[in-house]
Parts: sequence; C-alpha cells; structure tokens
Amino acid sequence: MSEKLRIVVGCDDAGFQYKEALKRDLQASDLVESVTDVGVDAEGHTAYPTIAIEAAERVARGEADRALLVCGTGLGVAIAANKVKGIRAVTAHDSFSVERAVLSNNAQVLTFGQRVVGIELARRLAAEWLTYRFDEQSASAAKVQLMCDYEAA
Ligand SMILES: O=C(CO)[C@H](O)COP(=O)(O)O
Repeated sequence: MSEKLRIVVGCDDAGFQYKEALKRDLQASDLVESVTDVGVDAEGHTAYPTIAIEAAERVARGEADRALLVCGTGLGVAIAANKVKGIRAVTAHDSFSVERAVLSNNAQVLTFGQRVVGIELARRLAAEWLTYRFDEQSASAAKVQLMCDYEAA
C-alpha cells in the first residue's frame, strides 16, 4: 500500500449524520494521514454546493488527496465538486463502482447520499475506497488524460 491519504470530509444538513460517522472511521484508519472537516456542523445549514466546492478546491490545490462528501442523494455534492478544475467526483453506492472510481477514473472525490444508502454499506464502501490507488501506468491513464486535456483546452 502506498502512502497514507489526506482526506477532506464535508456535507450539508441532509448528510450530517453520515459525515460524522464516516469521519470517525477515517480518523481511526491506518490508511489515513489526516481528516479535515469543512462542515457542516450540527447546527449548520450551508448549502451543499458551498461545502462541496470548498472541499474540492482543497484537493485541487494539493492540500488533500481526496474528499468524501455527503448530501441527501450524493448527486448535488458531486455536481458541485466537478465544477472545480481538475476534480473528478463520483457518486457511488456499490463496491464495484467505488473500486472503478479510483482505478478507472482516478476520481479524487467520492460522494454518498444519506437518503439513499444504508450507513453500514456507506462505512464499508468508504473503507474499501481507502485501499485503492490509481495506477498511472495502467491502460486507464490515457483515458483519464483525455478528460484532463479537454479541460485544459
Ligand atoms: O441531495 C441533495 C442535493 O443533491 C441535498 O442534500 C438536498 O437538496 P434539495 O433537495 O435541493 O434540498
């Protein structure tokens, strides 16, 4: 396993309970170097795009390796995070998609929907997510590069 991950977590008020539970798991993981919480807190009502963009910008600036974001569906935080240049964010609620999000797509941002997936599955998927590393030598790398090239043009 390569180096430990620096992870940003964030949510809106619809994802708060899952964000807190996942944050605790990440903080306890041997595969994680640091966890930075960009909100919301228990009283917070910041809209999901603000949180998702803040988290994604930290990844884009190289201050974190990945972000794990939660809203009601996981969709809004993914859409918002994908507006940040250089970011590939996906919603994934199954094991194979979580694996391919990293190994095929080199996605740095994973999102969950608290109103969609059970907490124990979300916790398991997050734990699996930590074990994957994108291989720059893989056949997938050239495909990811096509997206990067389009974005840079
Ligand atoms: O799921 C959300 C956005 O994708 C968010 O948690 C709730 O958004 P809303 O349905 O617009 O309140």
